[in-house]
Order: sequence, then structure tokens, then C-alpha cells
Amino acid sequence: LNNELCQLLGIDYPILQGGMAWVATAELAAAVSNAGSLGVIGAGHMPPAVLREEIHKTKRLTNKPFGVNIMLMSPFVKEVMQVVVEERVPVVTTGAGNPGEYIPALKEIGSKVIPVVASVALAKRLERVGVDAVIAEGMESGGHVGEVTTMSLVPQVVDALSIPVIAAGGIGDARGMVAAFALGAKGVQIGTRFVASVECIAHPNYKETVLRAKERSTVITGLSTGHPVRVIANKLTREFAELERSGASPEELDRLGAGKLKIAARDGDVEYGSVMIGQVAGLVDSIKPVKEIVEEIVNDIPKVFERLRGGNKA
Ligand SMILES: O=C(O)COc1ccc(-c2c[nH]c(CNC(=O)Nc3ncc(Sc4ccccn4)s3)n2)cc1
Repeated sequence: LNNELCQLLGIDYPILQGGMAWVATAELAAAVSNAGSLGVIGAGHMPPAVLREEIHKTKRLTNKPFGVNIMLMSPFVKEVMQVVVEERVPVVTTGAGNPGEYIPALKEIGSKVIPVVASVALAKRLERVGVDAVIAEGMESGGHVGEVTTMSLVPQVVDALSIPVIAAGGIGDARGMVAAFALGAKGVQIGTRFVASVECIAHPNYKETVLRAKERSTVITGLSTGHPVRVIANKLTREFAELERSGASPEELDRLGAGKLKIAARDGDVEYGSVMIGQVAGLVDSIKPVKEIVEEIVNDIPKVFERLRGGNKA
């Protein structure tokens, strides 16, 4: 399992934890890094001082490499980029935009830069400006999504690039990881599965929603605003759909969605908050320590290959 991606990032297993806003704090990131994978702090809309504190907390909880995920739609994106440079964060992932302008500063301090992409075009543009790898994220994933599925996007991004491709979206166990490698990925990014972990600080209602969710429990809202987001269907999404049908403006819709991830993830309001989890939630049926989640995935990989070799004997 220790492949080129592991060498690049200094980790034991080619598994990254999704840098989820309001959910992926130091506790989760450090636990994932201590389990031999790459833990990632979700900067979300954090102000710089809050992110710096989260980074210091992570450095107190693990000596292993970890990352910070910068959400490029954050109003603090310039300041938090400055913080990750000053704190010499070893790995920086980015989401919901094009990190092109920040790459020189990050490369300057030797950070590995790994943007999430939802299209081949963006993946090629970012390879040209020197990113170290890309996370090709399918629309199965929770939160802000593109329009292409993981199964379709990953092999096309793999064929278009010569740098490592990490698959994300709908991966929650060893089968998804083996499938991603079959598609040409060198690693996987896992979000929803890690939300249902002991160390994740999301509200118990949020975690409970992951356990109760099935494969059809999520919907994509906000297609008309240009910021499509996959969330669990609830009272908020029904209100949102009503507004969208009645021709509300993108600004009005964005205003309805603003701040709702926090009230779900931190305050536990899973009816009127945004529960941003992916379609793989239907596979997740228990809350486990991060170490157990990682070990289960890694230990199941040989069994997946046995099943592949021996038909459905095993
Ligand atoms: O072509 C370009 O210039 C940029 O195009 C892109 C289009 C999409 C993406 C993309 C898709 N998925 C990701 C990584 N995942 C995410 O970023 N997931 C997120 N979940 C909640 C977030 S906060 C938010 C953001 C928008 C609206 C409401 N809330 S961000 N990035 C990245 C780049």
C-alpha cells in the first residue's frame, strides 16, 4: 500500500481525510494522522487567528504530517493562506475554486498543494501551474459538488495528468478504495465515513444522521445558484426547493444557505441546518474510533482482492 503518494506526503496509507468545514478540527485531523493517514483541518470560513490555533492544537496532538483544506470561497482566503505559509503546513488542499494564484507562495515553503477538481479542464490547468497531485471529487460527495460522478471523472482525470490523482466522493470502505485504484487513482479522500468517528467533534445529531442515512437520503440544492451542494433532505431543503421553484434569486438562496452548516454540525439542528454528507452514508452504520476505521479499510483490502479472484466464493 505504501506507494508514490505515501512517499510524497510522508504517510503510511494513501488515505486522506476530507477537510470538512465545521467538522474537521484538530481532534479529527490529529487522530487520522496518528493512524498513518493524512489528517486535514477544514479551514472553512475560519478567520486566520482561529485557524492558527487549530494548527497549533494539531501540532500538539500529532508529530505526523497533516494538512489544511482551504475553502476558496472563504472571505478570509488571503489571510488563511498567509497563516498556512507562516505555520509551514506540510500539505494544503483546496476546494470550491481555483487556487492558481496561491501556488507559488505555497511551493516556496515546500508545501504539497493538492486541489480538489471536479473537471478534467481544471485538473490540466492546475497541473500546468505546478500542483503536486489533484483530488478528483465526484458528485457523490457531500457539500459543494461538481456534476460528474467519481466512476466517470477519475479515469478521465488520470488519463489527462501525469501527477497522482486521488479519488473522492462515494468512498467509504475497502471496496471503494480498491475500485478507485482500479480507475487509476493513487489514493482516496474520505469524508462522510470519518464524520461517524469518535474523535470527530460534530454534534451527536449530525453523526446520528450519517448512521440513519440511506443511499437516497441526500439531495443537491442550489443548482440554480451556481453553488450546488449535496445535503441530507430535510425541512431546510424542502424550503430551499420551494424558493428555487418560485424563482428566488441566487443571492436570496445563498442567504438561506449561509451559516446553516454550522447550526447542523455544531448545534445539532439537523432539520433546519445543512447536513453536508455524501451518498456513501448508507454504508456507514456505526461510530468508531478513527484508528479502527483506518485499520478496517486497510485490513479488508486483501479480502476484496480474494473476492475478485475467486468470483463470489468468499
Ligand atoms: O473551474 C474553476 O475555476 C473552479 O471550479 C471548481 C468547481 C468545483 C470545485 C469543487 C467541488 N468540490 C470541491 C471540494 N469540496 C468542497 O469544497 N466542499 C464544500 N462543501 C461545503 C463548502 S462551503 C460552501 C461552498 C459553496 C456553497 C455553500 N457552502 S465547500 N471543490 C472546485 C473547483
